[in-house]
Amino acid sequence: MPQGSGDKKYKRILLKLSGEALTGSERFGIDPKVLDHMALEIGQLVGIGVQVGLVVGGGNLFRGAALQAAGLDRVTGDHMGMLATVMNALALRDALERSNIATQVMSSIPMSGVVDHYDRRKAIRALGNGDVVIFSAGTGNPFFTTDSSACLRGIEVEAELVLKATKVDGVYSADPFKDPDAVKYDRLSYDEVLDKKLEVMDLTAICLCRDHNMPVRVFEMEKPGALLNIVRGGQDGTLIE
Ligand SMILES: Nc1ncnc2c1ncn2[C@@H]1O[C@H](COP(=O)(O)OP(=O)(O)OP(=O)(O)O)[C@@H](O)[C@H]1O
Ligand SMILES: O=c1ccn([C@@H]2O[C@H](COP(=O)(O)O)[C@@H](O)[C@H]2O)c(=O)[nH]1
Repeated sequence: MPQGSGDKKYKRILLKLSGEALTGSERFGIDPKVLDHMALEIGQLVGIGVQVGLVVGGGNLFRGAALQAAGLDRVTGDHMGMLATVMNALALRDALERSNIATQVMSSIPMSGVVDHYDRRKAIRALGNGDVVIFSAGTGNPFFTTDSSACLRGIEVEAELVLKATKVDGVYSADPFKDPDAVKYDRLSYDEVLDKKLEVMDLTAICLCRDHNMPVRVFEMEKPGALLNIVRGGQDGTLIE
């Protein structure tokens, strides 16, 4: 693959990976094949000089809302969800480093001896040096999701685009898994997503991006080459701006 700056549209991106997607063909937890696939796709970006910040969800392990529905205290459940994202971040770092991609994990919740505490200036420096930086433990606060932490960190580190990798190939008029007649959008404004209450991404995250002019592209992670195509200016998925 050609190296250099001429073949990419974005210099720095924030990629949000679905935690649920990590389960792959396993019944619970993390499928190593999915991790390896993600590492391969991310490695292609690093290979053309794109600076990559990552946020991975925790839906394969714990979600606060689901734990609350099962009887746990909501804040305790959200803490468990945030810790789940740290476990996923460690697994992802392992896969990236096995592919010789220098990677740092930062956590919004201090976890001395396990991962570094989040520090914006250190993160920007590491990205500038070409390291992949995984931002874990969400925002550090309950009642949020990793969609919001991805947009927050993306804005903080001055990424040019937030990419939400998911199981569907874009934003539809309704959840395509539930409504076979759902129609895909190529482009949407933030206000259209909010007004139509399109649930592909949490609405707090969309508001944050709207207020800070951060474009978001929703695309299908399993589609080979889609990620690389997007950073080169391709139109896969749906652009929200
Ligand atoms: N209007 C819509 N367009 C597309 N997908 C939608 C829509 N409404 C709901 N969805 C659903 O949202 C899902 C995307 O959420 P996804 O599981 O990727 O994110 P998440 O819940 O943030 O991730 P995690 O697994 O990390 O918690 C899609 O798989 C799809 O089923
Ligand atoms: O800022 C945050 C981010 C996440 N959480 C909790 O973690 C889980 C897992 O994240 P997903 O985005 O759902 O994958 C989430 O459901 C919350 O319970 C949080 O509290 N604060």
